[in-house]
Parts: sequence; C-alpha cells; structure tokens
Amino acid sequence: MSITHCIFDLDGLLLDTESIYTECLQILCAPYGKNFSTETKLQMMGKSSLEAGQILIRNLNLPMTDEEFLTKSNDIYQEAFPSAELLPGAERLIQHLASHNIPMAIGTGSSHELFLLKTSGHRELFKLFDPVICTDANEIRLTKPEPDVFLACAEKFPSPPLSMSQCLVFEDGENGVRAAIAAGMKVVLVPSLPLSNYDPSVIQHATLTLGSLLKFDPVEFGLPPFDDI
Ligand SMILES: O=c1[nH]cc([C@@H]2O[C@H](COP(=O)(O)O)[C@@H](O)[C@H]2O)c(=O)[nH]1
Ligand SMILES: [Mg+2]
Repeated sequence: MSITHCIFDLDGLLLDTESIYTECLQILCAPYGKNFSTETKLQMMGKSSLEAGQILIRNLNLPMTDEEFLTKSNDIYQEAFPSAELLPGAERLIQHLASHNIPMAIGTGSSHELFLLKTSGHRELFKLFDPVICTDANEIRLTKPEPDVFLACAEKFPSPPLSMSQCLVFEDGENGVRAAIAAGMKVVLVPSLPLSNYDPSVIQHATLTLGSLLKFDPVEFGLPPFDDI
C-alpha cells in the first residue's frame, strides 16, 4: 500500500546534531578520564536527555548525579546547538513533499526547548511540519524504542492516516527504527554512525537502508517523483 504520511526523526536525520552531541559529551566526559563510546551513544540515541544521561552515567560509571549531568550537558548544548546544520538531502526532500501536500511530522527524542534551539537557524523549513512531537509532550509516556512518539504523530496529523502502514518514518537510530516497527509503520534507516555499529536485526527489519537522504526515491513508496531529475 502507498505511503500517505511521512514522519521524520530530527537529530542525525534532518539535522547534523549527532556529531554535535558526540563533541559535547566527549567534552563532558574528558575531565573524568572516560571515553564516550559508539556503543553507549547508540543506546542513548532516541532517549530523553534524562534517560540518556542515566545510560551514560551507568555505562561509564561517571561520578555525578542525574541532575548534575542535566545541568552540565545543558550548559554545553546551549552554546553548540544554534549552529546545527541540515544534513544532505533533507531540505530537498522536505520541500518536495511539502510542494505535493504530503503531510509531514517530526517525532523526536529531543525536548521541545532543545528542538527550538536546534532548529533556530531553519525556522521557515520547520514550519512545514505538523505536528512536531517532542518527547516531553504530555501524551508521551515512553520514549523510543517504544512507539509512543510515532503513534502520537499519526494521531495528531490534521488529517490522520487510515492505517499505520501508510506512514513512512525516516530514522537514523536503532531505538527509532524499533519504535517505528512497533508502531506498525514502514521505516527508512539513514544511519548517522557507521552501519557496522548497528544491530544486524535492526538493519534487517528496516524497510530500506540508505547512505543519505539524497538516495531516497519517493516513487518506491508511491510518493510523487522528484521534479528535478
Ligand atoms: O549522543 C547522544 N545522542 C542522542 C541523545 C538523545 O537522543 C535524542 C535524539 O534521538 P532522536 O534522533 O531519535 O530524536 C536527543 O534529543 C537526545 O535526547 C543523547 O543524549 N546523546
Ligand atoms: Mg535521530
């Protein structure tokens, strides 16, 4: 069945914020002589700031409380996120789908406050999404890999899809791919870390895996073809 609605992850999928997270968390860990590993990062991706901090503290045995992590990391994020850049192919795909009136949502593990900071350089483009569901929204009980964020997107579209299988999720994280599958949606994995780090079962269950959003062909999902090729 054709796709009628598209749902986009934010960090590492539309915006190059995963590289910023890595730099910020390396800065945070360095004074403790700890190394922020890719394995830990993959577990954190898609989680709320608090849950991600708890994973980091536990995995690296960091001598700090959850509150200390939130304060320290937030100070570093406030400086770093306003310069977040769009990833290759993101603007082209968003403008294309918008020009064909395909409903688009954002479903992110980010808080609404950090969403605003990260997208501050791209305000007009992010007005094309309705709804924008952040992980601190009232209706979100559980974060990715649970399906709550994506199910809330489906429910809040101005005109909701007939079935979850008509929603296509774009994701860069393991937790996000699992959440999309749990929601009964199709999912394109565009990894933001080398693919060799990903759980093979995540890659196997994704509908499609692409090296970049530039490689996405809307026609494969029954969406209108690009006009510029
Ligand atoms: O290195 C990290 N990557 C990602 C996260 C968390 O994961 C979210 C991004 O997940 P997603 O792209 O699925 O929204 C971020 O907003 C943040 O809460 C983090 O803490 N640290
Ligand atoms: Mg992501």
